[in-house]
Amino acid sequence: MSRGDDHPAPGRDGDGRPDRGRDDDHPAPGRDTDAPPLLSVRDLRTQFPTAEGTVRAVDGASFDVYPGETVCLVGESGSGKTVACESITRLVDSPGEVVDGEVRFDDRDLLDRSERELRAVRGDRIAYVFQDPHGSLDPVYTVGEQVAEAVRDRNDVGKRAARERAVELLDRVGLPNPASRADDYPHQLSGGMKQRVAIAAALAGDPDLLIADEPTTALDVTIQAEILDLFAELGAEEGLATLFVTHDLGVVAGIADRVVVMYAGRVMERGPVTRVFERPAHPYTRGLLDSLPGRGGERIGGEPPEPLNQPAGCPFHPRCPHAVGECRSGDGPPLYGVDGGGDAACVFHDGVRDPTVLDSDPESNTEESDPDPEPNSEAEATTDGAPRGATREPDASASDADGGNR
Ligand SMILES: Nc1ncnc2c1ncn2[C@@H]1O[C@H](COP(=O)(O)OP(=O)(O)OP(=O)(O)O)[C@@H](O)[C@H]1O
Ligand code: NI
Repeated sequence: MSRGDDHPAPGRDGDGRPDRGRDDDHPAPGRDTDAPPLLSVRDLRTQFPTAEGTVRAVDGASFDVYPGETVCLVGESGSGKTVACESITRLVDSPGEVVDGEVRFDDRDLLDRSERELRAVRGDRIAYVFQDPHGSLDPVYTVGEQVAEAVRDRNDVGKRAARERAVELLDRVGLPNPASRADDYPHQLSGGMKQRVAIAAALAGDPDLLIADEPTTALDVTIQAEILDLFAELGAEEGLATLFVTHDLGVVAGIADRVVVMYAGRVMERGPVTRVFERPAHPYTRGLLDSLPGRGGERIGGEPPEPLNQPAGCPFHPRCPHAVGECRSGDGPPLYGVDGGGDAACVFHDGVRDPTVLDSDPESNTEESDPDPEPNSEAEATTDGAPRGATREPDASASDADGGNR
């Protein structure tokens, strides 16, 4: 454990620069650029005390979601995506606790709200859809009853009106023959249909923000694509903002307006999806993109750090082929603005160093853990991150987004 628990990590992740009240990203195309963010997460820290020490599951993350946009939270397993989502409405399992930060929603800090107030926000303004549709439905009630129940929880309506609204919602999410299917029990429906029902229940309170945590991961590949289409449709037609968790960058290419890349509880990079795919500014993002099928690259070598044994400096440095001395100490780099929108927590972000260093500087590659000993070779340029400024092909992965990458 090289990072002590009392380590305040000042200046990281937006703290160290003037707070402009937004996460510095350029707006997604078509978004109302004047609208304030719907959700604004600032320097969020969520920890789990354990017998062995404190797990810093989310360690100073900041990001925004604007009205009507889809923001994808990506990163390898254990990077803190789920805990970050749960922290937004303080759903984190005990003994986990949000220890610091701000979660502004409608310009009020949700972290200051009472549990009772939060319950009203949850489901009503902010709804969740989880990975396992089966777990979110009760086996002993029909799906119509469950969606109607969600409607009644959040609206002052009678039973009959709730049932009618439930059937409308089931229709809205693409359940075939919703009026008769409403009388089915969950076990009578396929996984994809159950996920549609869970989404219908989430829509019952007419939320402004949907938080979807790997909502397609448990589904068959073809069904995943259908559910992703449904999310895209809900965003476009209902103006619903979505915070969408996935570790599948193919999915991101298909649905995101903006991307937030997490690693070891921190934000490594944020930005508009096209910029991030075309010119990833963080070696971690680049590694994730290169490991997409069809990119010809390889999986990032090594493993994410142990939760209780985070390295000093940039948490990615032990796996980073470009790490230099300053990456290995201190609190890790703050987020630096990147041309084309967004920012990256890397000393080699655009503009600070010669960007070609990422692909050609042999001095940056002297560490013994370097997985690519030939930094200047031609092969390096194609397998270890495209040269800076080279155009990547988000479309290639977008077409894979419908399930080819799982
Ligand atoms: N109840 C808990 N007690 C201790 N540590 C926990 C607990 N829940 C989560 N963590 C830790 O918090 C960190 C973040 O976990 P989280 O589930 O948010 O990751 P994730 O990015 O959602 O991963 P995945 O892609 O596997 O869902 C991990 O190191 C995990 O071990
Ligand atoms: Ni998760």
